Amino acid sequence: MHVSHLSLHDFRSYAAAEVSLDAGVTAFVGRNGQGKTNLVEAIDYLSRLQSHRVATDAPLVRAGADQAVVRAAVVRDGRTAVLEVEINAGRANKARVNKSPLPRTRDLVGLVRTVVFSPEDLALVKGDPSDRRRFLDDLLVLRAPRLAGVRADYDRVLKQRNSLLKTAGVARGSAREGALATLSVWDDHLARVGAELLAARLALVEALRPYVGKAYETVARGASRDDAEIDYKPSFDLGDATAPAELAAAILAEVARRQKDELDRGVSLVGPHRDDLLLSLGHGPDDARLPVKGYASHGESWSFALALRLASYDLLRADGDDPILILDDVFAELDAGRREQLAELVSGAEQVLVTAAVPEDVPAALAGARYRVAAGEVTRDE
Ligand SMILES: Nc1ncnc2c1ncn2[C@@H]1O[C@H](COP(=O)(O)OP(=O)(O)OP(=O)(O)O)[C@@H](O)[C@H]1O
Repeated sequence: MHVSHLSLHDFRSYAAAEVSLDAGVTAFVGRNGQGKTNLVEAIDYLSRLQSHRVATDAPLVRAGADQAVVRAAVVRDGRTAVLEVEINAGRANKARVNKSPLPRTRDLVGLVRTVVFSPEDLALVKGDPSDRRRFLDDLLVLRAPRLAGVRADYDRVLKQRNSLLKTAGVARGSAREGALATLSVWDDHLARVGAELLAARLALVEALRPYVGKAYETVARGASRDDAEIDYKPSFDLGDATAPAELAAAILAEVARRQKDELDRGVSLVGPHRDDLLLSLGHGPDDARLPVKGYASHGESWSFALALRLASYDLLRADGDDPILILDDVFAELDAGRREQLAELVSGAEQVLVTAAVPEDVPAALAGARYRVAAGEVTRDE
C-alpha cells in the first residue's frame, strides 16, 4: 500500500498542507524544527490513532486551534480509499472513510499500516518494560485491529480495579466486605480480558521470533554475537498455558495468591501490564545468552532495535500486506555500515518515507523523490 496524497489542517505546526506522494522512496529534507516529522507522524497517526512521539492527542492539534484534520488517499491493490481523522481537543475524535463516518473512530485502525523507525527506538532495548509492551501491543493491533478494543478494555479494567484495591485496602468491617465482593467481579474481568491480551502477545512473539533472528543477523553482519532471540517474560509462571481459558485460570489463581500484597499496595500486581519482552544475544543457538539490556554495546542495542522494526515489517508483509515504512531521522543516528545495510533492506518496500536534516543523511540506495521542508512549506525538488 502507499499514500498518494496527504492533507493536513491544523495538525502540529501546519495550518494547512497538501502533499502529493508517489510509491517508492520519498525523502523530506530540511533543518531542525521545520515540520518534517510532523508530516510522517500524521500518516502514522492514521494507522494506529497514536503518535510515535507523544502519548496524548493534545500536542497534535496546532496551538490555538481546537481541531486537527489528517486526510490521506491510500492506494491498495490499485484501489484508492480516502481515510480521514478529526482530532478534537477535549472531545471524541471522529473518523471517515471515503467521506462516510465510521461508527467508532478505532475502526480506522489498521486500514493503513505503517512501521516507523525513529531515534526513540533505542528505548525498545534500553527503556522500561512498558516500551516493549507498547511495541508488542501496537503490532498486535495492526495485525488484528479487533485487539484495539481488548487493549482499551484491559486499560479500563485495570484502572477500575486499582481504584477498588485502594478503597478496599483501607476499608474496615462491612465496607471492606462489600469492596472485596466487588473486587472479585473485577478479578474475573481482569483475568478474562488480560488472558485474551496475553494469549495474543504470546502468539505474536512466536510469530515474530524467526523474523527477529533473521533481521538481526542481516543488520549486525559480522558482529560477534549475532544470534538474537526474543522471549515473552510473564510476571509469574504460566506453566504450559497458552489458550485464553487456561491463561485466565492462571491469572485468577495468582490474583488470589497475591491478594494481600495487592490490597496493601493498592495496585494490580498480576496481569499482562506487568510483563516484559526479553531480548538476548548469543554466539549461536546453544551458547550461553546475555540479555541485551545492561549488557549490549551501543551498536548492538541499535542493531536489535532496528531488527525489531524490520521483523515487524517482514511479519506484516508475510500477512499479505506491504506496510508503509517511515524512517524518521534515523540515519543520522547510525554508523555508515548500518546505514547502508538498512537502506538496502528497505529499498524494495512499496513506499518508504524518510526524514533527514541534510541531504547527505539519506543513503544513496534510497534515491527517489525529494521534498524540501522549510517553515511549514513543503516543496518538491524537481
Ligand atoms: N501543536 C503544535 N502547534 C504548533 N506548532 C507545533 C505543534 N507541535 C509541534 N510544533 C512545532 O513543530 C516543529 C517541529 O516539527 P518537526 O518535529 O516536524 O520538526 P523536524 O523538521 O522533524 O525537525 P528535527 O529535524 O529537529 O526532527 C517545532 O517547531 C514545534 O514547535
